[in-house]
This record gives sequence, structure tokens and C-alpha cells, in this order.
Amino acid sequence: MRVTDLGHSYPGLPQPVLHDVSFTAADGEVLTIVGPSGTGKSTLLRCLAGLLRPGHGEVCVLGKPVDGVPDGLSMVFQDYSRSLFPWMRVGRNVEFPLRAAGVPAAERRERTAESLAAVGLGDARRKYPWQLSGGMQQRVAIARALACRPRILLMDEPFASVDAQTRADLEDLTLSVRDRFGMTILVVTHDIDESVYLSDRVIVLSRPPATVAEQVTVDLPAPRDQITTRSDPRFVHLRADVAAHIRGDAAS
Ligand SMILES: Nc1ncnc2c1ncn2[C@@H]1O[C@H](COP(=O)(O)OP(=O)(O)OP(=O)(O)O)[C@@H](O)[C@H]1O
Repeated sequence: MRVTDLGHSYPGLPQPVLHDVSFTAADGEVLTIVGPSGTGKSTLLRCLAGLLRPGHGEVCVLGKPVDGVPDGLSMVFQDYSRSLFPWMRVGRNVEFPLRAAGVPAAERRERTAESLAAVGLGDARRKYPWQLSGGMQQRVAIARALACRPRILLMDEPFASVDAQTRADLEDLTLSVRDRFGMTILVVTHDIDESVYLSDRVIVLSRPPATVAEQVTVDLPAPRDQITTRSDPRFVHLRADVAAHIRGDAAS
């Protein structure tokens, strides 16, 4: 993915939300996008997903300029309760986009089973979303995204609505699906520790009009581990670095 000089304004706001945002994401990379509250992180993600046409600049996915939702891209939203269909069983929810894309029934079944197994919900196919915990429902939403076999997965505050332990589990799940399926993942988060834990690189947006204030490379070893990675002195240093860039008082 290549983002070049992206800018966007909403009618009625005194200044643009995004201004000349540029960065690239390589195959298999995990990037997180952080920045001050209300700075335009979700707006940026919507532009990357082709859900919002930017005022200027360009997003290229797999070599093609984005004009509408591109092939090979899936998105997971924060609010799983609104993104899953409560009247459909879990299996139906996961295969929904495959039906819409005209994927044959046998392949739909195989991909649904594989995606649910990848998120640890191989036994939940016949349940309804409301019979599952919040964290399990977000796993279903992730499985639905995986079933499309995306090359790029966008996640907007995906773990903000679950408890701390579930959040840690879902962070590890995200890293494991990247390792297993090899896709590029971009995650918007408010949580600085989460951004460092998940990332190969953290994109820090400035205050509005938001541009890329800094890109922090996270060279922590893989596989990451919730206890050892987070207690690594380099982790502590990196989180302080990202926090300082968000506050705008880091020496560049
Ligand atoms: N559809 C819209 N119409 C008008 N203004 C909007 C719209 N969507 C967002 N905004 C405004 O654009 C700015 C950026 O919003 P956005 O949600 O992209 O920021 P964010 O960084 O994701 O926010 P948060 O940190 O609260 O999650 C805010 O001032 C918001 O009020």
C-alpha cells in the first residue's frame, strides 16, 4: 500500500482534517496508526479502505489507485455488535461476503471452517453472535475478514470494547494471523503500549491538520510475548518515544 499526499476536509470544519499524509506499508508488515484524540485516524483508515474519497492525494493498493473498496482488502471495526448480523448463525456471518462475491458453496464452507479455526472458534459455527462473549464476537468479525483472504487487513480500534485479558488475547491472535496468512495489517489504536506491541512500525499523526509526525520502527524480536516483550527495556523506551511524538515534544 502506498499513500501519497493524502488530504481531506469535512464541510463545516475550520481546517482540513488530513494534510499531505504519506507513507507506505510493505507486504506482511504490521503498522499501527496513533495520534492525538480526534486527529483524523478513522478518517485516514476510511480513505485507505475506499469508503471515503479523499479531497486530494492518492492511495494505491497492490499497484492500483483506490477508487471504491479495493479487491484484496478487508476491514474490522470496533463495534462488533453492529458489524455482525444477530439473526445469522456465526457460520453464515463469516461466509456472508463470500456469498456476495459469488464464491461456490464448497469453497465457502472450506474457507469459513478454516477462518473460524484460525481464530479459535472452530466449534461456534452454529451459534448466534449473541450467544458469544464480546471477545468471541470480535473473533467472528476477524474470521469474516479472514475468509475473504485479504492481502491487506484494516482494523479500526478493534479491541477497544473488550476487557484487558481478551484484548491481550486478540493482540496475539492478530500477530498469529499475520504470521499464518502473511497479510499486511494496519491498526488504528489509542493505546500506545498496544501500538508498540503489535507493530513493525508506528505511524504517529500530528495534531490537526494531521500529517505524519513520525514513523517509529519497532525492532523488538519475534515472536512477541505479553510478558517478556512488555518488560523488555527497549519496549519501555519505544513506548516513551511514541508518547512523546504524540504529545509533540519529542526531539526528531
Ligand atoms: N462525517 C464527518 N463529518 C464531519 N466531520 C467529521 C466526520 N467524521 C469525522 N469528523 C471530524 O473529523 C475530525 C477527525 O475525526 P476522526 O474520527 O477521523 O478522528 P480520530 O483520530 O479517529 O478520533 P478519535 O481519536 O476520537 O477516535 C474530528 O474533528 C471529527 O469531528
